[in-house]
Amino acid sequence: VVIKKNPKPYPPGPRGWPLIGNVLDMPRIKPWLTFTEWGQKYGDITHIEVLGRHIIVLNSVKTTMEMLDSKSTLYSDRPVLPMGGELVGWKDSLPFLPYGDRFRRYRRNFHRVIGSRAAVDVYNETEEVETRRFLKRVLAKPDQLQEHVRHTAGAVILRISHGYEVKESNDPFIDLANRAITNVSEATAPGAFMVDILPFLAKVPAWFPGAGFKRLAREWRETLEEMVSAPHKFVKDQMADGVAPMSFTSNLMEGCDMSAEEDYAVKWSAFSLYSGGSDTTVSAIYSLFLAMTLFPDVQKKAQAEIDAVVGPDRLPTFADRDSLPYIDALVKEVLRWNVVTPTGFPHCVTEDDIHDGYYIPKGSLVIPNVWFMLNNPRTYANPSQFNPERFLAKDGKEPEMEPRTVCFGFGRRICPGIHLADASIWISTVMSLAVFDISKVVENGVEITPEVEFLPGTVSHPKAFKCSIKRRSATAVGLIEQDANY
Ligand code: HEM
Repeated sequence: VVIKKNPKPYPPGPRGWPLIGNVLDMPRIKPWLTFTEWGQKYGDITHIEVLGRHIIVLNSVKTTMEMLDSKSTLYSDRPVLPMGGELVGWKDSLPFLPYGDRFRRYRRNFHRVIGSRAAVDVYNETEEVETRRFLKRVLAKPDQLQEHVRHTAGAVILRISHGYEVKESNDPFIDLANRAITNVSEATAPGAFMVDILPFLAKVPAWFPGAGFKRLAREWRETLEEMVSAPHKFVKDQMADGVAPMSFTSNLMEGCDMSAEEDYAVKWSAFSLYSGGSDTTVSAIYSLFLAMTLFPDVQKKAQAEIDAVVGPDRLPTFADRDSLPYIDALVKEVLRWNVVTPTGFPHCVTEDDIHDGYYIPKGSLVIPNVWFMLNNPRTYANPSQFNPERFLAKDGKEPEMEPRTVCFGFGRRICPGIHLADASIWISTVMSLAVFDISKVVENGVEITPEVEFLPGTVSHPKAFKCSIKRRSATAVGLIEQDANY
């Protein structure tokens, strides 16, 4: 037996127990706060070991860039998830896809269709139309804000991914997608399934006592496969009839004689727009409403800018974007204040590495503590304060770090939907503030102040809150309802 000696020490970290390592140290509630404490105690790179798996937590922008970006050939894999990835099948969607040829093919697809601001401009009209529908829904039923945000995010993505226009309620694809997405968070929750800890259980036959997870996996797999295939077939049928509107899928299929592998890649890339883009965008837009409820002065400034630039007679459009610097700063502050992915998406290391004199073994999971990077008091003055002005140059003072440097991830895995996300959040912000006043609700004469609480999860959402949403004026209602086609 050859016992391999570590070439260098592991990075520092909390000391584990024999056999189980740091299993008890692994935080389950707001892990980003525990990771921040580790950073303060042990430095920018922390190491723990949980049941034989090495986990590296990064707490600075500099180190994260040096590892995940500059050494991206080593640091771009994803962990294998026996339940959610293998058995249910999520490993074929881009956020979970292992590094390799198929990964590069999907990324090329994304790059071609939504890889730049100019490419995404093609979908501006879709964004505007769908956001106007959002305003209408909010006006009609303001107390169902969260549902409207979710429905609209799904509608925007399905229009762009498949040229599919969703129904106002009970849409089959939205229902299917919501089921698939709910299943994935259950299937990938750490520690929820024994098979994730003991992967050999995947080989146990489904009838075996205790193998109920296999039946569950089969059921979830069917939902997922239907969600991936049904919209794809919808586009193919439309293309055959010559009536397919432009979309991510039709754009990639147009005039191509596709191999089975290419067809598969288009189908799963298109679905990856939904899996990567719906829940994340929902979290950001919902937290915009939370911020506006809590910080009326910011809201007033934003509205004053819109009123001065756009005026009362029309809704803002993407054409106004460059003339609205305060709104731009507000969107940045939303992305910083509610960190949508507080602990990023984990990257996996494909080869042994030595970094800053520390040994990073092959297979390690690397977790960037994005939350701390966006709340580090050395980078952001009073980080807990919601203050868009930190992003505007003033009196010779440089703006603070652009949150997009870190909030969309790193290296070859950086969010490929960044321009689309940006467009969706921007247009929702500017159109909503043009026509609505958002404030605290008053119940029995008492003003209710929502708690600022972000729930745990890879994608973190603000805890559900109440707010009052009222039209700003009669003209505003006219604008929302202006066009019968919308
Ligand atoms: C507020 C909105 C969004 C945020 C904060 C966000 C953030 C992220 C982050 C942090 C990652 C992981 C990057 C890494 O591994 O280092 C990611 C990956 C991804 N995002 Fe986004 N995202 C958003 C919106 C979108 C949208 C609108 C789409 C698609 C239309 C999208 C599609 C994806 C996909 C497919 C991946 C996986 C990429 C890969 O693994 O190679 N995201 N996103």
